[in-house]
Amino acid sequence: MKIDGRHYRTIFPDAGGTSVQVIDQTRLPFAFELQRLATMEDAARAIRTMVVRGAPLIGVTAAYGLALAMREDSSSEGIEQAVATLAATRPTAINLRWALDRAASVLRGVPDNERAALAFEEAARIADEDVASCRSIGEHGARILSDIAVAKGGRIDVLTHCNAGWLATVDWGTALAPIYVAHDAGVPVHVWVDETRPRNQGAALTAFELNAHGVPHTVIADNAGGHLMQHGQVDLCIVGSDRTTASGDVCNKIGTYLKALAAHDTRVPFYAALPFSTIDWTLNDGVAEIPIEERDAREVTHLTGLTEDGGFATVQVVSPGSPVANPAFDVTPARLVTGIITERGVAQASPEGLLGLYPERRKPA
Ligand SMILES: CSC[C@H]1O[C@H](OP(=O)(O)O)[C@H](O)[C@@H]1O
Repeated sequence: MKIDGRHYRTIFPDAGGTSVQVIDQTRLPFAFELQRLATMEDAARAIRTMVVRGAPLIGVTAAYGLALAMREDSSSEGIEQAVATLAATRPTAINLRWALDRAASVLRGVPDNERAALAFEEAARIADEDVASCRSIGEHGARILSDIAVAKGGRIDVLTHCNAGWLATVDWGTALAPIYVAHDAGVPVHVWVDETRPRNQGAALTAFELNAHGVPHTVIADNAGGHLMQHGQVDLCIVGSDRTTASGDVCNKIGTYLKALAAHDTRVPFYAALPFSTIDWTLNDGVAEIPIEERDAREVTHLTGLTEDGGFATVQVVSPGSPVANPAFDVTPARLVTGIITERGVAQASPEGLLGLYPERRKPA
């Protein structure tokens, strides 16, 4: 999407095609900085430290990380070592493993000296497919928003959690893609933006995106969403996903489950938007089976922001010495999900609903 009128993707190869540039999302919204990834370790570090984040984007970054690794060691051992290192960076988003498996499968059957170029080509294909998938999610989801706005006879108020915008993908986003498409088509849309503690991806990244695109929005404390739903101020919720099971359970940023509970209690439709690469067809019970990343306590105990004089500062916000837990995701059971918006259309959050969109995944009788 655009920043100061200039179009960007979140990740793109350098002119020489031997390294990649990413937007450093740890510096947003107060500074726009690009970071060059020249080695596999650069890519792994960028994922670990959330310079890049968001399920589809970390998958594409991992694919480019494998390509960078092939420039260093294109042996079969080099492939396996790079896959193992990159796969270990973050455990929850299935896109990471999906992209690595796809890219590695292309490399194993070719001569070593062809692997680097082929790996860069495959990473670029995955990136381009992500853009097309997210654009399509936007089209399918925008119809839902438009129908609600017409039925309501006015502005539609959408609540979203964390950042599932173009910064979480290569372009367009997942949960925000329908909002961009509807807004650009003239549908009156307003977005309630959950700040999303502890890393504030909503307050920092979703707000940054919506500001840049001119979409009306209001940043709220995470705990305000249920109250707004009780008072009829939310017409629907749309969130992203880091891993969705074959049964329609949706794993997403911590706090999503609580929003889904409030939406269920107040009869507010609750949608998850995600591309095919986020569906884990091997799992059915998301609560029991999806690995939940536990991140550093410092993400909870400290906050980094802009000082009054325009500098960056980090402050402690938790009583010194108190133990901290920091699970980064939770799982919303399919029974709380109204529908799943994909690049192929909108499905019920159920095995049959998803198989209806992806019949090739149906197991032979
Ligand atoms: C389109 S996937 C976005 C998804 O990823 C975020 O997690 P993180 O910022 O930790 O990578 C969050 O769960 C978003 O919904």
